[in-house]
Amino acid sequence: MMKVYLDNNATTMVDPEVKAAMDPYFTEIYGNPNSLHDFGTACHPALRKAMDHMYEALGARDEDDIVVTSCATESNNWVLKGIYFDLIKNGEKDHIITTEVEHPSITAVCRWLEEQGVHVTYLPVNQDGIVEAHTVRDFITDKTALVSIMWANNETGAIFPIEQIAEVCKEKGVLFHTDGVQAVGKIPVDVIKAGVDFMSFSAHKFHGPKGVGGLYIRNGHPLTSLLHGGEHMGGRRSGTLNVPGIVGMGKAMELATYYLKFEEENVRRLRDKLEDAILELPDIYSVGPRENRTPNTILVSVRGVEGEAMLWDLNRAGIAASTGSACASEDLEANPIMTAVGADSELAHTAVRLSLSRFTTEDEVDYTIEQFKKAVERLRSISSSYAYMPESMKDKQGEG
Ligand SMILES: Cc1ncc(COP(=O)(O)O)c(CNc2co[nH]c2=O)c1O
Repeated sequence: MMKVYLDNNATTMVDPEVKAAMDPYFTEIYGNPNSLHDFGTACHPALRKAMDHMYEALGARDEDDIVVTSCATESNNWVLKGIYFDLIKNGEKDHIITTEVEHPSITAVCRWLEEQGVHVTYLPVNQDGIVEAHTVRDFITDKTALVSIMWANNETGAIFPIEQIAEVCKEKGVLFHTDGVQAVGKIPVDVIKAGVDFMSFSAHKFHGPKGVGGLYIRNGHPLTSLLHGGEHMGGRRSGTLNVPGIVGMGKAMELATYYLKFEEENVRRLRDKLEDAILELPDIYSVGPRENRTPNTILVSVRGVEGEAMLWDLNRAGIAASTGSACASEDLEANPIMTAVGADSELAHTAVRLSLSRFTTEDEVDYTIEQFKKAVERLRSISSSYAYMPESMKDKQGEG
C-alpha cells in the first residue's frame, strides 16, 4: 500500500533544504538574539538573510514592515483586533467587511467583534466561490474601518480579485487586509502590485516549519500590538524570536519563489490529471473554474457519499485527504463552502478536498485515481441515498 499525502492545504512537509538551514540554530547557534554577547549576536546574520528573503519573495519595500508572528491565526487576530482598537473603539468607525468563506481565524474574530458592538458584513461568494470587487464597493460606507478578504480559499483554491478589491478600498479610503496563507508559495504574490495594506502568511503552508508566520504591513502602518512586553520586531510584536523558525521561513520563501513555475506547470498538470480522472465518474462535481484556482487544489462532491466516509476509505488506502464537513455530535455538518457556492443540502455533505504539492509524484496520482474510484464504487454500493442509473436505463424509465 502506498502512503500518499494530499492534504497540503492543511500543512506541508518541511522541505529538507529548509530543515538543513534550520538545524544549526537548535544546538550550535542557540543564543537569545536580544542578548549582547556573542552567543546572542551569532544568529543575527541568518535572521537578516531570512528577512531579506521574505521581503524579496513578497515584493515588499524597505519602508514596509514584515513582522514575524507565531502563525497566520495570530496575524489575522492582530489585524482585526488592532483595527478595532485603533479605528473603532478609539475612533469614528464601526464597520468591517469580510466574506462568508474566510478561515475561522477571521470569522471567529469577527463574531467576537460583533459581541463588542462592531457591525460586520459577511459578503456571500458567487458560484465560482469568489467575491467580485463591485460587490465590495456596494457595502463600503463612511464608517467602514477595514475590508478583510482572503487571497485564495483553503477549501476550493478559488483566487479572489485582490488587485481590483484593493483599488476599490483605496478609492474609498478604507484599509484592506488579505489572508494570503493559501496564495504564498502557490501563485505569484506581489504585495505592492496587489495594493494591500496588510497580508497574513504562514510558513507551514509552503514547506516551512509550523509555528511561525507573519504579517506584511504597508508603509509600517501603525497598528496596536496584540502582544506587549519587549522591543522585539521593532516593538511591534513582543516575544523572544523563534530563530530556527524564522530562518526556516526565510529559506522556504526563497524556495517557494524558485518553484513557482514548477507549481504552475508540473503541480497543475498532476492536479488536472487527477481531477479529470475523478470527473469521469458519474454524479461528481468539482468546485470552481480551474483557471481561477490555486494549481494544487481540488474540491469535489461525490453525490450519495458523505465526505467523511470518503475520507476514511481513502485513509485506509494510505491516502490523506480532507473535508470541510465538521463533525457535530452524531450529525455531520454540511461543508459551509459548498453551501456558499450554492450546492444543495445533500451535495454539501459530500465534499472531499485533495491538495497536492511539489513533492506529489505521478505514481501517487495514478494510485489515488485507482483508489478514489474504488472508494466511490464501494460506498455508493452501500449508500441508502444513491442509486446510479446508467443513461440507457433513464431513457427506458421515461417510457413508463
Ligand atoms: C486561509 C487560511 N488562513 C489561516 C489559516 C491558519 O493558519 P495557521 O494559524 O498558520 O495554521 C489557514 C490554515 N488552514 C487550514 C488548516 O487546516 N486545514 C486548512 O485548510 C488557512 O488556510
